[in-house]
This record gives sequence, C-alpha cells and structure tokens, in this order.
Amino acid sequence: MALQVAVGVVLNSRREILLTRRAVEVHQGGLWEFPGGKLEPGETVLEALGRELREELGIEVTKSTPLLEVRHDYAEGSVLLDVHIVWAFEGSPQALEGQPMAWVRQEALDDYAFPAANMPIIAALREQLADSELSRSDQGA
Ligand SMILES: Nc1nc2c([nH]c(=O)n2[C@H]2C[C@H](O)[C@@H](COP(=O)(O)OP(=O)(O)OP(=O)(O)O)O2)c(=O)[nH]1
Ligand SMILES: [Mg+2]
Repeated sequence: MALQVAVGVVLNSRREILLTRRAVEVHQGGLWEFPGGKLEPGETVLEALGRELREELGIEVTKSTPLLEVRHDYAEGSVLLDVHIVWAFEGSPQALEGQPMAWVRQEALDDYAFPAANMPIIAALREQLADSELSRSDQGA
C-alpha cells in the first residue's frame, strides 16, 4: 500500500510559494519540498495537513482547496501525495524543525530540485495560479 502523505502548497499574499528543504539523511533528502507529512492512524488528510503545518511551520491553515493526488513509486516504496493549496493561514511561517525555507515565485520553481513525484504538482499548480489570476483580474482585483 502506498504511504499516504498530506502536502500543502502554501501561498502568501504576493502569491509566492513556500518551499522547505528536506534533511540530507532522510528519504529524498536534500531536495526541496512542499511542507507536509505522513498521515497518522485515524487522521483525515485535512487533519494531517493542519497538524504538519502547525508542527513544521507554526501556522494554522484557514483556507485550503484540493489540488491533486499524485501516486509515485520510488524504489523504497510508493507514496500517495494528497496535495492542497493553502490560500490563507494564521501566523507567520517559521522553519520550526531547522529546515531551510524559501518563498519562491512560480516562475522560479524551475531553479529548485524536487523529488520526482513533484513534477505533476508543479504543472497543476501553474495551471491553478494562471486560472486564479484570470478570475482575479475579471473581478478587477
Ligand atoms: N512533505 C512532502 N513529502 C514529499 C514531497 N514529495 C515527495 O515525494 N514526498 C515524499 C517524501 C517522503 O517519502 C514522503 C513524506 O514523508 P516524510 O517522512 O517527510 O513525512 P513526515 O513529515 O511525516 O516525516 P517525519 O515526521 O517522519 O519526520 O513523501 C513533498 O513535496 N512534500
Ligand atoms: Mg514532513
């Protein structure tokens, strides 16, 4: 069975994207990721997302929408990444686990090395951001 992982694409008011870097010694270590982590027994994806972002960044998610689910088979095992865009949150994200952290413009995502499973996430995110920019400009925002 695939390891279920809740993943958050956290956006700030400038539509920059929060990246953190995985510790070198862990699976897919040294690569950049979207914050998140494994579901605990009995937890829903949204509960896990809220808990992981609280633990890793000290923020409370206040608005999120599902983006996509990605299944990827690594040599070490399969993961199912359930990815949500976090449009709003309370608090100011801090790297509470000492991980490097960066706010990155969508155009600059190509400058960061991600795990292989993340390629479809980035494609879907770019589409979603383009759509939401269109609807914002329709509303005169
Ligand atoms: N959080 C996150 N995990 C990802 C991404 N891309 C990707 O392949 N993964 C994989 C790497 C890991 O195999 C798995 C996440 O597991 P993890 O061990 O980091 O989860 P966790 O935060 O609960 O870790 P821990 O409490 O055990 O330290 O998902 C991503 O963008 N974000
Ligand atoms: Mg994690």
